[in-house]
Amino acid sequence: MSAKGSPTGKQPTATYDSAFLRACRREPVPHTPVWFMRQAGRSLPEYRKVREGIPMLESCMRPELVTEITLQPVRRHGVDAAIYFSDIVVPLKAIGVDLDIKPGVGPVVERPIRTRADLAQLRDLTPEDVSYVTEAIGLLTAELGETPLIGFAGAPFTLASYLVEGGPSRNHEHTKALMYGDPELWADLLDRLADITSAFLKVQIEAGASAVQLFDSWVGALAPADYRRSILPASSKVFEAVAEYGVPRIHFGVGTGELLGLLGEAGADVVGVDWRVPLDEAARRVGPGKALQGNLDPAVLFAPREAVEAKTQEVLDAAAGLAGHVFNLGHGVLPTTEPDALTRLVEYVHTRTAR
Ligand SMILES: Cc1c2[nH]c(c1CCC(=O)O)Cc1[nH]c(c(CCC(=O)O)c1C)Cc1[nH]c(c(CCC(=O)O)c1C)Cc1[nH]c(c(C)c1CCC(=O)O)C2
Repeated sequence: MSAKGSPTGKQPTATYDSAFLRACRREPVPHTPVWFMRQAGRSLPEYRKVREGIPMLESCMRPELVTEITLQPVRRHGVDAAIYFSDIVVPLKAIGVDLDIKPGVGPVVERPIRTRADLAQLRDLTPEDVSYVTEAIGLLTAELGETPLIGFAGAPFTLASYLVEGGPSRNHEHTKALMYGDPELWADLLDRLADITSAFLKVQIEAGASAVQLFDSWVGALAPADYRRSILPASSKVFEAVAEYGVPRIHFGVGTGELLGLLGEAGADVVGVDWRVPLDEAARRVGPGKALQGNLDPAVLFAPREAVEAKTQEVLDAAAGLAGHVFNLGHGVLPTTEPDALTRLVEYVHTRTAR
């Protein structure tokens, strides 16, 4: 395997030495690197234009379109990393799960998974199922030059939540009913999702992704003891499965203040933090040896420029003592965010942290 944490292989040396990858490895950086979750998407007029009339899932399967959309925020904002344009449900769609992404709603699953028989909907993912991903990443890495590409996948719990609920959910009641009511079926479901997720991340790394992020967006709905018992084994399996490549592994969830230590323990190199816990406190909770990513509240970008700068400076001050900090929002860019506010934010962080 070529990319095993060495500056050679698929990854050009300049990419390996980029501020983003150096920060993930907790090495000294020329400036704090910045990227934004959901940096590609509805906040950008150029995104809305190229997506016109093309359903979300279809857009994820067109390599040229994926390449263009992924590059848009890199060109416009000068962020330090690109994130592959896709969605967490793409690998599920690719193995034949009957689902769609409804505009303004999110992923909707035709036949929710609630019994052992329903598990038959989930077969293993092969690289051929997602050949468009390999193709798109080939195009992308050629265009990106030294800017690293982040691959991603949904974590077993967050994927299970969509599959069991049948769509977005506030309380995750069916998901928790299954988790508490049939621990064996639950473990089998998460294990199967861990294998699908691992295979999907491997495809992206093999194609040239320089880092991966596992999105466990909704896992903050769980208490630590339940996380440890019912989620951690599956998420650990995913991190373990991609360990051999040596690319940084980022782990992120929303509302995970009480879970930060466990998110690291699951096997992440970088722990993503939402805006509810300051980064110095997050570092104490995560413990030594891990980089942190975050954590400006995405809603702050709707405030006047001076307020954005003051809140950004608070994040930078809290991160000042950390060996590895990747600046990001505490969750995804909100669709009505003013794009210029994001460009200014990148400039501010770069300027203020230039070493
Ligand atoms: C929970 C989750 C989903 N998808 C994703 C997550 C984890 C990240 C998070 O916590 O936000 C991951 C995701 N989805 C998308 C990306 C793009 C890459 C990037 O960050 O720039 C990423 C990283 C594109 C998308 N995924 C989706 C859109 C919007 C659809 C569109 O533009 O038409 C985009 C750009 C659809 C989607 N897909 C999902 C939701 C909640 C939605 C939004 C529904 C809506 O408000 O319309 C499920």
